[in-house]
Amino acid sequence: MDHGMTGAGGATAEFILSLNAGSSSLKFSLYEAGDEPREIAVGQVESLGPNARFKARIGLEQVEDDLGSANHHVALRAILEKCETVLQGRPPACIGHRIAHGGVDYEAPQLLTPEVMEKLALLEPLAPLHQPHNLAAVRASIEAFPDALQIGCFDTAFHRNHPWVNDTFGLPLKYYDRGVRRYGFHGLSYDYITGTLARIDPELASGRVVIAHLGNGASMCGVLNGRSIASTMGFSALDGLPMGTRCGQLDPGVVLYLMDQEGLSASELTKLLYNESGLKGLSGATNDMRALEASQQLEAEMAIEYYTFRARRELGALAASLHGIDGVVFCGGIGENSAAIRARICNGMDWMGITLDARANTDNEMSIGIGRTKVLVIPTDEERIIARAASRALNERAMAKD
Ligand SMILES: Nc1ncnc2c1ncn2[C@@H]1O[C@H](COP(=O)(O)OP(=O)(O)O)[C@@H](O)[C@H]1O
Ligand SMILES: CC(=O)OP(=O)(O)O
Ligand SMILES: [Mg+2]
Repeated sequence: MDHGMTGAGGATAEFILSLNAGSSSLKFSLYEAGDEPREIAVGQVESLGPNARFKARIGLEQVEDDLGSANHHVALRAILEKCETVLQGRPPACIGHRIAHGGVDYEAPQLLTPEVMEKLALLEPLAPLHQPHNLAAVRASIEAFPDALQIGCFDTAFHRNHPWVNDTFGLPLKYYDRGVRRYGFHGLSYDYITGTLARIDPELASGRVVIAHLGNGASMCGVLNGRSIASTMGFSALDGLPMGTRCGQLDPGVVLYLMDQEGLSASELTKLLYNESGLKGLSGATNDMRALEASQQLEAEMAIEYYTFRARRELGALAASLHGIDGVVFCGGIGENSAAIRARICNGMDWMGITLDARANTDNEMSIGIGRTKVLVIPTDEERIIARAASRALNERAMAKD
């Protein structure tokens, strides 16, 4: 069968597998290694939970499958099985993993040694919807492919050098020194978007841009000349925008009240804030934006109204952090696909130069703004950022052997 693997590397090319465990999905891409890795399969297991679905393009084939009940572990097994048609017994030389939290230590991709894994496990409480799954995927990959390089790429790395005022909370300084900081997440996505922007619109890339990564998890990042200045996400992936099941910005007094007056324990609060809030909590129904948009329920409309209101508010705040704004980029599952949400976020923002071309927006075109502030929709590709790091790691290993 022709799987479209006719690249320069041919049958002897090394494979790279990128794994991106999100809160509602396990995304993957398979590449032939190279300066610019060549994608040969891409897909995801989406809607993890009781009704998970496998959707991928593997070589030239479109593959879809209902998996029934699937967690991240089951999803990884399904991905490896389905990719066997192109791997044909040749294991990937490198598996690159998205790791949500790299803490204060990791600004660059890391070889996932047992020591590094130990440090990353300590950060699990800071990203409970991601880090345990990210690390589980690493362990499962080591088991499946013991000879492959395993490297981790961190969501937090892109933000590591943002200004101190955006790195801190108004707490006694000793907590900052102990790592209680605003880290920011979705860095692989922001890295990909700023890189793409530098290629397609260098002038805008050197200016003041707010990138809105709106997926099941959601954040916005203020970027100046390609570098993170401020992020709506902080210490954990809870802060900022309301998300599929996460609350977003919350007065810490609410947490104290729920503990003191309603007797909620730390684990009950964790469940409430990470799993039962956001779009799901407000609508009382679902975290799936598609379902909310199709719903006739008042609560679904209220959830969308809160979501778009908070996004507009953060857009204004980030523009202030950047001392102005030259462009907005939408990405992530909602940002890339929902014209209605983009329109509602941008509604009334003409004063900031943000005016949408309704037709271009509805048609999901790349450039959808007609005001002085450019508005773009760019499909993000966190897996490619991981694959580039994996390719570099393979090159370094090859050079070390020479
Ligand atoms: N056509 C669409 N319209 C509205 N929302 C969409 C559409 N396609 C996907 N989404 C939403 O995108 C979200 C998932 O985004 P994604 O970036 O894939 O998530 P994750 O955070 O798991 O990586 C879900 O809320 C889903 O409902
Ligand atoms: C950090 C985060 O929220 O990631 P995701 O959007 O993939 O859930
Ligand atoms: Mg994601």
